[in-house]
Amino acid sequence: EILNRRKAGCVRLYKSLNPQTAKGWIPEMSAIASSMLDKWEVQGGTHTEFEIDANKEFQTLSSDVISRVAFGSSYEEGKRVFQLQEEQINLALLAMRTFYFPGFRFLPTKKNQRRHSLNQEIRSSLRKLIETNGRKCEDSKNLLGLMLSASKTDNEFKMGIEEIIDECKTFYFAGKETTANLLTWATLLLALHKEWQDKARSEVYQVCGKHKHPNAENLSSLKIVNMVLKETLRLYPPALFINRTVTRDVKLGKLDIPAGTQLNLPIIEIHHDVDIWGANAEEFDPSRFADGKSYHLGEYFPFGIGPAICVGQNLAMVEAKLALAMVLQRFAFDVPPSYVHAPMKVMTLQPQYGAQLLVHKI
Ligand code: HEM
Repeated sequence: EILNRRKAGCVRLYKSLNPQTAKGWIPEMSAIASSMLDKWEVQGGTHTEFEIDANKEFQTLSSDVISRVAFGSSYEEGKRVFQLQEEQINLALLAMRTFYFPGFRFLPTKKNQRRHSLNQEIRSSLRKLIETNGRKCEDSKNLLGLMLSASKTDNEFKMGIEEIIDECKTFYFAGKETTANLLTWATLLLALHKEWQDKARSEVYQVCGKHKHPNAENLSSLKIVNMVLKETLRLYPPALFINRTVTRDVKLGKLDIPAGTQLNLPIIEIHHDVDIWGANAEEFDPSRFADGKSYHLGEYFPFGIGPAICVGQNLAMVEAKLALAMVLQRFAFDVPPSYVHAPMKVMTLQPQYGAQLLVHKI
């Protein structure tokens, strides 16, 4: 029952998070991106070129975007939730790297107690945030508003406050890390492949000019920027794999899979498979996505497949396209000598030693 309610809730959110709604958030997103770029300029001062850690910058950007468009709040208000979730992730990663003893997680060890208190604190921070912003969100089209309106319906899919808190936790977690990683790897790839950086910048100048921000009307004309993002999602998919539990015995091709089997769909391995992508599967080549070319869902699925497909994919793509176009308009970037290319498979695909970029104001 819970799963059905959740699925119905997600389908509703997915429908309301269509490209049109995501485009409606462009003015807020471009204000956030613009203030990030203003800070880069201040940081650079009188220097012609200077270093930034792209991953850190884009984490702040995507946190701010998710706070504003999902909850109508500011990054500062949601900051505590992000900090607590980061600690939670670190504890989860630690647990993944140690032996698993059934039942151990119920023992009152220091770490288990901290896990419990983190969960409580996140829930209470979100409860407060919902109380503060809920009223002003009720009539708006942001995610909190949509969920609050679902809490008022009288049908079987009515959402309770605890369920809304659960969804908010997912949005905070799913909305920040993934989009930041996409932008990080996209800028690094463009720094390594200057010919694509030049092509993408020329397109942005042609479509938007040198000073005007992209808008809802011209964003879809940024074809090269889109191709770059799609190829980045192929080579460096932020979500490395998805898991499914088989609920009934099924025959899949030649395989008989019994109910209860855990399936792991390794997105990253499939995206690098030479049988699908050819001998140059490891190479960055955005032209694979030229002229709107699409691939079979079993070959390319950075946002997952099926009923649990990413609810935020339109939001993520609009945000990434907008931010990348705005960066290209104002800055050129190179890879500095201090950069070490070390993609690390953690929960998402992260740059182990940071993602330093040498940026030059244009
Ligand atoms: C580049 C950015 C993103 C990537 C690559 C990505 C990837 C994914 C993937 C692969 C899944 C499927 C998980 C599964 O099938 O088990 C997923 C689910 C989900 N994503 Fe994203 N995501 C991104 C951005 C976002 C954003 C910005 C949001 C928030 C608005 C979001 C919210 C969600 C939610 C709520 C689900 C769970 C859907 C459900 O359980 O039905 N994602 N995402």
